This record gives sequence, C-alpha cells and structure tokens, in this order.
Amino acid sequence: MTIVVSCGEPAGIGPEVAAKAWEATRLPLLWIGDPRHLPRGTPVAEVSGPEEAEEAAPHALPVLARDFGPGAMPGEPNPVHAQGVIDAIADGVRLIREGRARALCTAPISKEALIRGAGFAYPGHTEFLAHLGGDVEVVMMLACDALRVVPATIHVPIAEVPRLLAPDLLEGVLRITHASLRDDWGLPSPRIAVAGLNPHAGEGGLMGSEERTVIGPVLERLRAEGMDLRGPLPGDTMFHQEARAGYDAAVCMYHDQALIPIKTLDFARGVNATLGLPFVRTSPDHGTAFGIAGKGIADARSMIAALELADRLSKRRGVPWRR
Ligand SMILES: NC(=O)C1=CN([C@@H]2O[C@H](COP(=O)(O)OP(=O)(O)OC[C@H]3O[C@@H](n4cnc5c(N)ncnc54)[C@H](O)[C@@H]3O)[C@@H](O)[C@H]2O)C=CC1
Ligand SMILES: NCC(=O)COP(=O)(O)O
Repeated sequence: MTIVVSCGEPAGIGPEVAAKAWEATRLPLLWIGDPRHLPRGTPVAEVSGPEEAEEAAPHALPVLARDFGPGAMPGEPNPVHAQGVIDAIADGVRLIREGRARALCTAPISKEALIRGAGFAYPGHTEFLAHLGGDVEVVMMLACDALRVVPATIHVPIAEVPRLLAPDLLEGVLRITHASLRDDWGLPSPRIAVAGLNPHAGEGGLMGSEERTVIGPVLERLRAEGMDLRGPLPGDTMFHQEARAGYDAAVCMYHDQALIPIKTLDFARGVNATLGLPFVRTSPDHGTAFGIAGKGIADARSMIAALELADRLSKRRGVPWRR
C-alpha cells in the first residue's frame, strides 16, 4: 500500500525534495499536487488513485494530479495556490481513512501563505491533522538517530507558554508520548526526560515556580503509575551526549526548547512525526526554504528519513486507520 505525500508549498523546496526522495528510494509513493510544480525532468506517472501507485513507482513518481492554476514562482508563494495546498493534505488523510493508503508524509507548508491566502484556521499541519483525525489530542515529536524531542506547547507565542502549560496539557502530552514510544517505536519501558520551564529548572523556586506548581506534581502523579520520568531538568544541560544516553525522548515546555537541540544535532536527517493520530504522519524537519527554492540544491535527506519512518511506523501498525 502506498504512502501519500502532500505537495506542500509549491514555491518552496517541497516538490523538489519529494522528487529527489522518490528517486532515491523508489518507495511506492503517491504525490498529490500540480505536476507542473515538480522539477523539470522528473519522470511522472499520473494515476487515478493510490491503487495504481505501486506498479508505477519503480519507473516514475506516481502523481495524483491537481490543477493549481498559475505556475509557481520559486520563493514567492501565490495566494491562489493556498487552497490547493490545504486540499492535498485533506485528500491524503481521506485516502488513509478509506484504507487506500497507509501513511501520510507532508512536504513543508508556509503557514503564513495558507493563512493569508485561504484563511487556514490552523497554525500548522499538526493542529490541522488533529482536526482531520477526529479532533484528537496530538503531540509533535521530532526524531533523529541521536535524539527525540517533544514540545509540550507548539505553535504559540512564547509569552503565552506559562499560561498554556496546564497540568492537563502536560499530562496528556506525557501519556501520548509514552504510549507512542512503546507501541510505535517498540520501546517496552520508555524513559522520558522532562525539561523545566525556567532557568536551572526554577533554581528551587527562586527563578520561577512552574516546576513546583505544575511540572513536578504531574511527574509525581505519573511516576506513581509506573512511568519512568526524569525531571524537571534544567533545559540547558539535558541535551549533551552523556545526558541523552539516559532517556528515549525529551519532553520540553515550548517549541524552541525542543527544536533547537535536534536541529543543531542533525538538521539534515531530522523527522517530524505527529503522535496520537489514528494514522501515521511524518514530515521533514525543515521548512519551505524559499531562499534556495528552484535552484536544485535542496538536501532531500530529511524527506527521505521522513518517508522511511512513515514506512516503518505504518508497517508496525498494520492498519492504515486505528479507531
Ligand atoms: N512541516 C512544515 O510544514 C514546516 C514548515 N515550516 C515553514 O517554513 C517556512 C520557512 O521557515 P524557516 O524557519 O526559514 O525554516 P527552513 O527550514 O525553511 O529554512 C531554514 C534554513 O535552512 C535551509 N534549509 C532548509 N531546508 C533545507 C534543505 N532541505 N536543504 C538545504 N537547505 C535547507 C534554508 O535555506 C534556510 O537557510 C515558514 O513559513 C515555516 O512556517 C517550517 C518548518 C516545518
Ligand atoms: N517547527 C516545526 C513545524 O513548524 C512543523 O509544523 P507542522 O506543520 O508539522 O505542524
């Protein structure tokens, strides 16, 4: 069964890295988008559905063709394309729900282009997919060989993090992360490190209180259920090599606390996966990279890693849509 790849922002590097990743892996993908946005020379097999992808994939990139209207200008998102970009994601999810595809790999979108061009109501794929998955609670994980990280709050202004960091939210994030490490990653007893919010994890309450009022009590409660949770740990000292050896995933309190270490360690091969969905979704860790779009120089290793992870996780799950 095929892995669906949504086109992402046509003015970015998404179409290029998808074409390069197909070339490198020949996995039975189904790319949904306007084939005119693919790099010139990409061998394309237009198919009418995912069922035809397997046969086509060894020779050409299987494409479920959409007409986005005007062509794409590298680096300059066209508002007219925004709805097509959103629809490609939703179509991919529909194919999985219908049991016709086994996973979704999303190429990067420009959140700003979709919000401005089509009034997109979500700050990213993660939140949109949570809605399409049945308004479920989800978690963003970024993973590479050296590290897995989870930001407890995701696409929100930093000023709002302390208010949003409620015990219920943190508990949900930890439960979903723990269940996914066990069921999707095959770790029978996951070890999770949890960062504090404040410098030095609050320095005994002298540099902030969330570690004592929110994070600590949630960890105590879940430890009592048998989860292996370390922390709250100072965010600045939990990512060096020796520290990383002590846990399977790090749950962080905000976006950059989680993403800076992983993108610094392995930007080229990091993968973003959404946990808690009824289906498997992965994505490269990078964005649209408008500055290099159309130049043919984009590095496809993160997209390849995202496809390989989607392949592995969906095979492990065995069903396209878990109810
Ligand atoms: N999953 C998604 O849809 C994601 C979307 N984005 C969106 O992408 C847009 C741009 O975000 P930025 O913060 O600039 O991050 P970015 O990842 O697009 O670019 C950061 C830097 O890395 C370089 N770069 C990125 N990917 C590369 C690749 N595959 N090969 C070679 N160089 C690469 C870029 O040229 C740039 O210098 C934003 O609108 C953001 O919201 C960002 C991350 C994920
Ligand atoms: N920085 C990660 C990111 O923006 C990915 O967001 P999403 O579109 O996968 O929700």
